Amino acid sequence: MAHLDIRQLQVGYGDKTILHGINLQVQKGEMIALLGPSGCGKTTLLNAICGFVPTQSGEVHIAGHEITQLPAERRNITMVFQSYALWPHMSVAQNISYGLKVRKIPKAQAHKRVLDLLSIVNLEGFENEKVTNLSGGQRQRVALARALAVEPDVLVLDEPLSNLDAKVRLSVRHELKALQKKLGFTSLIVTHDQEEALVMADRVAVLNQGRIEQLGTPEDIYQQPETPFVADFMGADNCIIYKTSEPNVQLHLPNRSTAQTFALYFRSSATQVQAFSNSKNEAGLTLSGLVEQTAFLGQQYRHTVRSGEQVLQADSRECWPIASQVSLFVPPQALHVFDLATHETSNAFQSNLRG
Ligand SMILES: Nc1ncnc2c1ncn2[C@@H]1O[C@H](COP(=O)(O)OP(=O)(O)OP(=O)(O)O)[C@@H](O)[C@H]1O
Repeated sequence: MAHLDIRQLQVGYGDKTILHGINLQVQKGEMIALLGPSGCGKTTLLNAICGFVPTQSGEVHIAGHEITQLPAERRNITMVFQSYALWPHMSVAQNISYGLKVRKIPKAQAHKRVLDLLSIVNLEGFENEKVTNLSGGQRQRVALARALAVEPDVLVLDEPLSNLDAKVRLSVRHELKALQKKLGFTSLIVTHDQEEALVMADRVAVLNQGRIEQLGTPEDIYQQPETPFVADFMGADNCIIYKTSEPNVQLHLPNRSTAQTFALYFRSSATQVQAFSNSKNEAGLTLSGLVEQTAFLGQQYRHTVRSGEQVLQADSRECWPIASQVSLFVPPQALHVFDLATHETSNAFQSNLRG
């Protein structure tokens, strides 16, 4: 049985429905990341689970008990916000023990719990510090300790690392992941950062316009996107519509379907730039084109290549000069192929192609 079980959840504001029949089962100790473009309903889903917005229909269960109609304060769910939401006039210890005080936990017991949590989040000795004296990373660790203090059934994190600078963000995300594995809390995390979702989550749910478009392990979502939307959202930013009659495009795929028109999605990092040649590659996609622009990215150069009507991006360690004629090659395992005639999701189709 799932620890957090969301069934056919429909949520909206006024007459407008934002979430359309969300089904999501989160196992105990699992972390699920919600990914999706701005406005797709990620925060609304967290708010609905917490009881901050009413549901139009559907059910939420935790450990077998239905909580759909329970007020927020009677749900044992805590939220960590992007803005930390700490009390600025309180010390670190007062912030962490706030929820324990509300629950009338004896002082000595609460104090011990605060010290334990400070040790867990690597802030020993900070109990009397004012939170306004702490760095962003330290404040977020206090916010996490405060959320964990009440031993929530589910922890929800809404963009918890967004306010941190890039370097601190990397270290805090590893700390958070390690903590989640060690303490085994069940959590849902919203992030804009795909890499963050892939690194931290056990499974990732990609949302599009209030629906879960794909739910899977980070590897599944990245390597086997089931829809063009997921492929594009997960960074396969090159898309070409391929027709069998295309003159400057060759597509050779094992176990190819009979479809005549495909949408092909692929990453610029998986696209090899080669000297122009008419020879046929064994398998994969080959296009010819003209380099229109180059940009230095540090490890490699990104090339903007025009091939007929299509403009594609391809990365290479070598910088190919502007106006050079090149061949672009994408191996079959790096292609996400969608049959436009049948709108067949690519999963079965791709595994078929990949033999
Ligand atoms: N309180 C509200 N009243 C009315 N509409 C709202 C309210 N909160 C959010 N919405 C609308 O609901 C939709 C989903 O918003 P939500 O904040 O859940 O998206 P999100 O995926 O979290 O976006 P972002 O990544 O930008 O935070 C948006 O169209 C938004 O305008």
